Amino acid sequence: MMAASVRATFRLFQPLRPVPPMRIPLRQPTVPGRTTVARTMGVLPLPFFSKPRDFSLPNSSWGPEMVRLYEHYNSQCEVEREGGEKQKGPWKRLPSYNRVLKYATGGVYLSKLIQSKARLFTRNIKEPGASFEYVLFDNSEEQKCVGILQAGHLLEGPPGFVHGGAIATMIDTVTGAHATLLSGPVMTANLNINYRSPIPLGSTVVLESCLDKKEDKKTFVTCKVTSSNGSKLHSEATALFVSISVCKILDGV
Ligand SMILES: CCCCC/C=C\C/C=C\C/C=C\C/C=C\CCCC(=O)SCCNC(=O)CCNC(=O)[C@H](O)C(C)(C)COP(=O)(O)OP(=O)(O)OC[C@H]1O[C@@H](n2cnc3c(N)ncnc32)[C@H](O)[C@@H]1OP(=O)(O)O
Repeated sequence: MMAASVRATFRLFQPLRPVPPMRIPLRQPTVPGRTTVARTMGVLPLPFFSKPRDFSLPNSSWGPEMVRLYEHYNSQCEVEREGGEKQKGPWKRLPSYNRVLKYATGGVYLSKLIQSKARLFTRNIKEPGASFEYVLFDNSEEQKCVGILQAGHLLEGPPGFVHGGAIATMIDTVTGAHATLLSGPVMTANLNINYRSPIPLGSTVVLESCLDKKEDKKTFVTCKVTSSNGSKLHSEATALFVSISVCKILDGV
């Protein structure tokens, strides 16, 4: 029972795994005064198109740099061949939701209260633009994952700059999603960060996760956080993810 519930939960995290596909054109995002376009994303699993709202689409809080970078990668999610035929591009946008447990069926491992109140840490502030505004894109061919982050006013650490824990959270999010795509279910075993220059609050930065190596259960990735035009290095990190058997962990075996 418990294992079935976790399996159901985990399926929601697996945007690139072979579950029943469905081709759906995305809604046009409504960004007042802007001409942002979310293109047809190609094949994604059914759970992503049921009830949850996707928070990684443009909203009115996104500034010009956030929108520019989103459009840069989004335009490469689908490419047009000669003759006008569309096909999958090198990048894939990863949808993101603010809760997952709600959509898990059955299970006794968490109380109903916790199941109903659980929220993804990076998506739990309702006000658009106040905390983490981000979108992830994956390039499986290049074994790279990119996160574009606009850091809101609730992420302050030193006056006027982003809190180091918030930066670590985003590095963990981008590298964790990347490792999951590369290796299936994983947990962060080690995260090592060098903070090189502070990130101004409200600015947009790019996080680039690259596969370093895979060894049995271990997936090693590196991550760089740079300013939106790439001219300034803010942080660099290495991370180790260890593959887990979700059922084994929750069954306490
Ligand atoms: C309910 C589970 C759900 C899991 C969901 C996971 C991911 C989320 C899904 C989708 C992703 C989407 C978005 C991503 C967003 C955020 C990502 C956040 C991820 C996290 O925020 S996650 C929370 C923080 N994370 C923990 O809370 C981990 C606590 N920890 C443990 O749960 C265990 O510690 C574990 C599982 C890590 C390993 O345990 P284990 O028993 O499976 O493996 P074992 O110990 O045998 O190690 C095997 C080999 O790794 C080497 N090794 C192990 N640890 C090492 C270390 N620290 N440094 C260097 N090497 C290490 C050993 O030396 C050995 O190496 P060798 O084989 O060469 O001997």
